[in-house]
Amino acid sequence: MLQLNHVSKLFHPGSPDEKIALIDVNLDLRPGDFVTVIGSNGAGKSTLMNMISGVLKPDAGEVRIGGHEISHLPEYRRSKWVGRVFQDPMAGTAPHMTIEENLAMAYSRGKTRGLSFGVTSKRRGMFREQLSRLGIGLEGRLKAKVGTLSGGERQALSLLMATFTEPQILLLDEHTAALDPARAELVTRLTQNIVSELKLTTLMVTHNMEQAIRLGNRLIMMDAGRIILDVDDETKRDLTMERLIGEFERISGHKLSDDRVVLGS
Ligand SMILES: Nc1ncnc2c1ncn2[C@@H]1O[C@H](COP(=O)(O)OP(=O)(O)OP(=O)(O)O)[C@@H](O)[C@H]1O
Repeated sequence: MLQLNHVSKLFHPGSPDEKIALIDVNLDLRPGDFVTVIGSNGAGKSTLMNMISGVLKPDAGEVRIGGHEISHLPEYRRSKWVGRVFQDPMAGTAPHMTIEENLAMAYSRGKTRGLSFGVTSKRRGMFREQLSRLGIGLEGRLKAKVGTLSGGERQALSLLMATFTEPQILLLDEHTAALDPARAELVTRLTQNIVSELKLTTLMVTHNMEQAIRLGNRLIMMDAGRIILDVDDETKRDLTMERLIGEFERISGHKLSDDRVVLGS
C-alpha cells in the first residue's frame, strides 16, 4: 500500500548546518496496517510524514502509494490519497468558515472538476450523518464557525475531514498531543473507531509510549534518521514500556532523548 524504498533526506548538505533527517529508510505498509511511530528528538519522524504527504521530496529513493511512484508529485496532487491530521488543532481547519463549509472543502479535495465547495441539502444531510458518528454533538452545529470550537472538537473535525474521503494513507502527526488527557482520550477513541471501520492504512507519530504500544498492529521506532525497530502485532501485544525503552537503548547505543516523551496516558 505504502512503500518507502531507500529514502534519504539531508538538510543543508555540505554546509556546517548539515542535518541528516532520513538515511536509507525502507518501509512497507500493508493495506489496513495501523503503525505507531516513536523515537528520539530529531529522529526523522516529521520528515518521514512530510515525505509521504509531499511537503518534502527525497534526495534519494522513492515513495510509492498503491504501487505508483509518487516521489515527485507535489502535496496537492497527493491529497486525494493522503489524509493528515496535525498536532495543532488550528492547522487542519479554516477557523472563519463554518463546520459545513470546512467539510465541503474537505469533500472536494483531490476532485478535478472545479472547486465545488457549495453545500447542497443532500451534502448537508451526509455531513450531519458523518458528524453524528463522532458522538460529540457537532451535527447540530453545522453553521457554527470552526474558530468557536474547542481544541478537542476541532481535532475530531480534522480527523473526520482527513478521513471521510477514505484516503489510502492516513497520517496522524501527534494529533492528540496538544489536548488535555480527557479530550486526547476522546480523539484517540474516535481515531480507533474510524481507522478500524474504514480499514485505513495509518501511520501515527506519538510521544506517548503507552499509546504507541496500545494502538495499532505494528510499532516502529526511529533514531538518527533510521528505523531501528519494527515490532509486529504479536510481539507488540506482550510489549511493556520498560522493554521498549530497553530495546531502544540496546539497539541505538544511547538513552532515549525525547523531551516530550509521555510514559503513560
Ligand atoms: N526544514 C529543516 N531545515 C533544517 N533541518 C531540518 C529541517 N527539518 C528537520 N530538520 C532536521 O532534520 C532532523 C530530523 O528532524 P525531524 O523534525 O524529522 O525529527 P522528529 O523525529 O520529528 O523530531 P521531534 O520529535 O523532535 O519533533 C533533525 O536533525 C532536524 O533538526
